Amino acid sequence: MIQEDTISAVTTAPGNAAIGIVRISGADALQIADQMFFAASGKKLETYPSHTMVYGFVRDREGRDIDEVLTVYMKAPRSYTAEDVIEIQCHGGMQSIRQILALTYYYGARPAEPGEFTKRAFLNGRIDLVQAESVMDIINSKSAAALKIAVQQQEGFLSKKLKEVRRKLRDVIVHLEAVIDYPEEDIEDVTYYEVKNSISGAAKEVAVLLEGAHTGKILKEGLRTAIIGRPNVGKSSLLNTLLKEDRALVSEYEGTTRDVIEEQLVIGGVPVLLADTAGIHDTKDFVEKLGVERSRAFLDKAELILVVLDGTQPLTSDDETILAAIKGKNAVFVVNKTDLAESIITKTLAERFAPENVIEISAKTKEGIDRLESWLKEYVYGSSRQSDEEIYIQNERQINLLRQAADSLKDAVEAAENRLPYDCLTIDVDRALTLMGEITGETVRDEIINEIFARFCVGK
Ligand SMILES: Nc1nc2c(c(=O)[nH]1)N(C=O)[C@@H](CNc1ccc(C(=O)N[C@@H](CCC(=O)O)C(=O)O)cc1)CN2
Ligand SMILES: Nc1nc2c(ncn2[C@@H]2O[C@H](COP(=O)(O)OP(=O)(O)OP(=O)(O)O)[C@@H](O)[C@H]2O)c(=O)[nH]1
Ligand SMILES: [Mg+2]
Repeated sequence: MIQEDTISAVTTAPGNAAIGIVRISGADALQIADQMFFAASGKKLETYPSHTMVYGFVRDREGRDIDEVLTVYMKAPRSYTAEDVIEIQCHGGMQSIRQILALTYYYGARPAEPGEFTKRAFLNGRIDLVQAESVMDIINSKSAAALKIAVQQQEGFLSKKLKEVRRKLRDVIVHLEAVIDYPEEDIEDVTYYEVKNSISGAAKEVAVLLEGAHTGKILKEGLRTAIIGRPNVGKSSLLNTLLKEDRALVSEYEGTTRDVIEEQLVIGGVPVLLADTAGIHDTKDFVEKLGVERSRAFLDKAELILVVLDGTQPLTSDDETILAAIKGKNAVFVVNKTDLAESIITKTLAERFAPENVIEISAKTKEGIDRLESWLKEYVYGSSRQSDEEIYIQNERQINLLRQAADSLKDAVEAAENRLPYDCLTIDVDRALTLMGEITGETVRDEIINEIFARFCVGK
């Protein structure tokens, strides 16, 4: 499906920079470049091997030099878009880039839409939709771990997995269709048994992918975490210790923190959106009360709560109020100030909650911070799943489709168990196949494709 027109765009960020790149893609790319780029050697671009950098000048319509550049010609189909691609690398000033871009338009290119280069790579079959979406994930990666996942997906790990599962499901359908056409009652038992096993196997692989999605989303977006506790237990001290800087005010007076302080940081490789909040307690002070309301709002919207408690003191009624408020939320109980005295509440907390979720620390001496880091890593990755082969889907669209596919497979397994007619099974399995095909783009509608690429940046 070769696209008709030739497109061009600036692929580098706007603003003054060392180098700027103008990219042209399409059947006319070479002819357009030939009219504006002149190699110092005097030779034409196409006389060089594909992917060679060629030194020369871009000249305007009157033959005046616009800029000294390096140009690369990447011959179809061995290029990013699988079309003829030209990249002109000029000096990174706005004038040079703009004039060169304008010249490409003059000689017949049209402005590329957002994501159109990658869209062409997809439409031309060089990459699938998962790989295309991962391009934006690479650009937007907030942590090394998120980048690693995105690159892994760019390289096709998830696509390969989905392909495998889809092949198995297609085999199931072929099998079912054969027995629908040539029913043999004496092998019915075998058929239901085999088909159920195959579908369950596929469902399990989908379930593993969905488990990884929780990790993937955290690594992509950051784990929304709130530090919650009554006044003076050391919440702000903990924030500062984790940040390794004196970000929040710390004092021996209760109610030091009045407003929520939000910071982004990476803890043990996990990107975290960390909020230090005002101490929650009963107060008459009007402003403090507002702060407490904010703390509660953050408690509600956080995925994870770090409940900070003072290990040198018995649990107070304020502590109890907080412990009640976090019911049903993911929480880790951080017993602080263990440098002062042995904690007198750890045992109680371990009995009331899971002992592995109670961690003794000293925000002051940093003792125990490593345990908090390990806890967090385990929360994000799960205890057994930190291998390099693990696939972590980070993309909301893909996760939604996969969830629906999982539901269909569950229906199919149930249908097999209940020995429903074969074509009921086929319908469920087929639906799962279509949904998974939408993830990779094999069965996706044009509107969805357009929507996806419209979120890209121009030049990508
Ligand atoms: N200058 C430049 N740098 C860049 C890009 C680019 O387009 N231009 N990329 C853009 O995002 C990324 C690299 N991604 C790329 C992916 C595929 C192909 C490509 O030409 N693939 C062909 C040929 C492979 C080969 O020679 O073996 C292919 O897959 O058929 C190029 C870049 C990052 N750096
Ligand atoms: N010895 C010791 N003191 C600590 C530790 N953590 C905090 N503190 C002290 O406890 C007091 C309160 O610390 P903050 O971090 O301001 O407490 P907070 O929970 O943010 O308090 P509010 O903002 O008022 O809710 C300060 O005097 C800190 O120096 C610790 O681990 N050991
Ligand atoms: Mg504070």
